Amino acid sequence: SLLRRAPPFKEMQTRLAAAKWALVRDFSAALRQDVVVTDRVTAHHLLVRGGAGGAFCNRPPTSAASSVLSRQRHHNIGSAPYGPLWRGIRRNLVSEVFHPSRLRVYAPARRRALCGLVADLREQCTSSNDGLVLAAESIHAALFGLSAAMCFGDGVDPGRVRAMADGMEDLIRSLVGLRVFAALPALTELIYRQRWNKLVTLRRQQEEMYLPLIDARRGLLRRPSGEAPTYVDTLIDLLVGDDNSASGAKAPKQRLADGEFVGLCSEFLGAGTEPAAAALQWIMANLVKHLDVQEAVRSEIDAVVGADAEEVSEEDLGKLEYLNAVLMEALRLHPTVPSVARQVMPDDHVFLDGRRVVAGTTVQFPLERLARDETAWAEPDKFMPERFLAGGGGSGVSLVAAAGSAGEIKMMPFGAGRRMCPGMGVAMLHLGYFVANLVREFEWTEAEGDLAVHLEPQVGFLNVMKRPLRARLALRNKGSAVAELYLYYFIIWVKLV
Ligand code: HEM
Repeated sequence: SLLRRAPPFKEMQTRLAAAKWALVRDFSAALRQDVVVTDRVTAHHLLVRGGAGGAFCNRPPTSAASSVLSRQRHHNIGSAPYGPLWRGIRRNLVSEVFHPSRLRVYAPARRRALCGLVADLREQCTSSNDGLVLAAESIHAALFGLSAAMCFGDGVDPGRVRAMADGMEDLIRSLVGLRVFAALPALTELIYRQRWNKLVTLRRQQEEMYLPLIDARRGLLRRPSGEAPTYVDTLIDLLVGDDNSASGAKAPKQRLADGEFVGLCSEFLGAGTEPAAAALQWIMANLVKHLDVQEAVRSEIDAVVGADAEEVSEEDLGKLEYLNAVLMEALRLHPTVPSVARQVMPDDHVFLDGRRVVAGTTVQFPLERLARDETAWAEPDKFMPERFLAGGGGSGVSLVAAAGSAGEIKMMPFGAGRRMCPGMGVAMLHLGYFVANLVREFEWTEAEGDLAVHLEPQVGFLNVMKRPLRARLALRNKGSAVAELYLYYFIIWVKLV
C-alpha cells in the first residue's frame, strides 16, 4: 500500500516541470510527505529568510549512524537539531579548524597530499605504455589522507588510513539503504535486520579504528612543536549544550561522549572527503572532454606562476580567474550533493502559494535542477566556464546565497541559509589547489573504449561519475627542479607505505 501512495515517476516529473513546487509522497520514508521546491525565488525565500516565526533550520530525521544507533542521543553537525548542541559543534568546526588563520597551518599537510598524488600519477603514467592512470582511486586516496591528517594528526599508519577510507566508502554506499531507519527505528530495525546488522558492524569498525587515535590525542601532554591542532584536539575540551534535556530546562554544558567523538570524526572524514573527491573528478573529467578549456587553464597558470616555481601556491589561486570559473561551472552542472532538505517544525510558518505547509513535512531542494534552470542560464546543460567571467550570465553569482543573490538562488552546490556547508571555504581551496597543480604537472587526455570519460552521473547519497575517472597523462616539466622535488617526495612516500 505504501508503494501505491507514491506517484508514478513520470507524473512526478511532469508535475515538477510545470510547477514551482510539488507535493510528493515518499514511500521509502514510510508515510512521510515531501514537498519538492524547484523555483529559485521560492528556494531563496525559504532557505535564506526561513519560515516566519521559526528558523526553518531543521533537517528531517537522519540516517547518520551515531543518531540511529544511539536512538537520537548522539549527533554530528549535520544530524543535530537546530539548537545549542548544533551551535556549539558547528561553531567549533568553523572557528577552530576552518578559520582562514587556522587553514594556513594545514598548508604542509595539503602539500604532502598533493605531492603524494602527483607522485602516484607519475608512477602510473610512466609505468604504462599509454600513460593510463586510475585517476578516481588516486584522487580519493589523496583527499582522504588529507582529511585524516587534519582529523587525527600526521603520522597515522598509512595502512590504517586505507582501512578507514575503505570503511567510509562502504558506509557511503550503504547510506541510501539506511534511510529506512530514520523513522520508527525500533520497528524498522526488526524489519530490515540485515541492514541493521551491517550498520552495527560498520560502526563497530569505526570505533575500533578511531577511538585509539582519539585516545592518543587525549593523552598528548603537548603537541609536537609546529604541528597544527587536529580536529580531535579541538573537540577534547569542548563543552556543549544538551538538546535532549527532557524538561526543556537549560542543562549544564558537557564534554562530548565517545560516541559523539566517533560520529563527528566520521562526519569530518566523510563530508570532508567524499563530495570533494567526486567534485574533483567531475572537474578533471570536464577538462579531459574540453581540451581547449584545459589549455586555457594551463596558459593562465603559466602566465601567473613562474616556470621554476615548485607549485601553484595557495596565494596564486586568487589571481586565477579562469580557473575559478571552471570550478564554478563544474559545481553548477554537477552538484555532488544531490539535494538539500529541511523539515517543517511547528514553529515554522512555511507558506507555499498562500497555503501553510503542515509541520512534519520534508521540503526538498534538488540542486542540479535549480542550477540547470533554463530561465536562469543560457544553454544550461553546456559546460561554459566563460559564463562566470566578467560580463557573463554567471558573473556576480555567489556560492553564498544570502549575499548578492538578488532574492533568488541560481545555484547552491553547498546549500544555503544557516545550515549551508561549513566546509565550503576549505573545499574550494582544495579544489583550486589540486586542479591547478594537476593541470600544471600533466596533460590530460581521454582513453578509449570502456576507459573513455562519460559525463553520466550515478545519483545515490552523492552525485558521482557513473564510470570512475580514467585518463591518459603526459608529463610536463620533465627535467625541472619541480620534477626532482616530486621524486624526492615519492621516495619518502614509498618508504612510508
Ligand atoms: C565539494 C565539496 C563539498 C560539497 C559539494 C558540500 C556540500 C554540502 C551540502 C549541499 C550540504 C547541505 C547544506 C544545506 O543543507 O543547506 C553540506 C552540509 C555539510 N557539509 Fe559539506 N560539502 C563539501 C565539503 C565539505 C567539507 C570539506 C566539510 C568538512 C568537514 C563539510 C562538512 C559539512 C557539514 C558538517 C555539513 C552539515 C552542516 C549543518 O548541518 O550545519 N562539507 N555540504
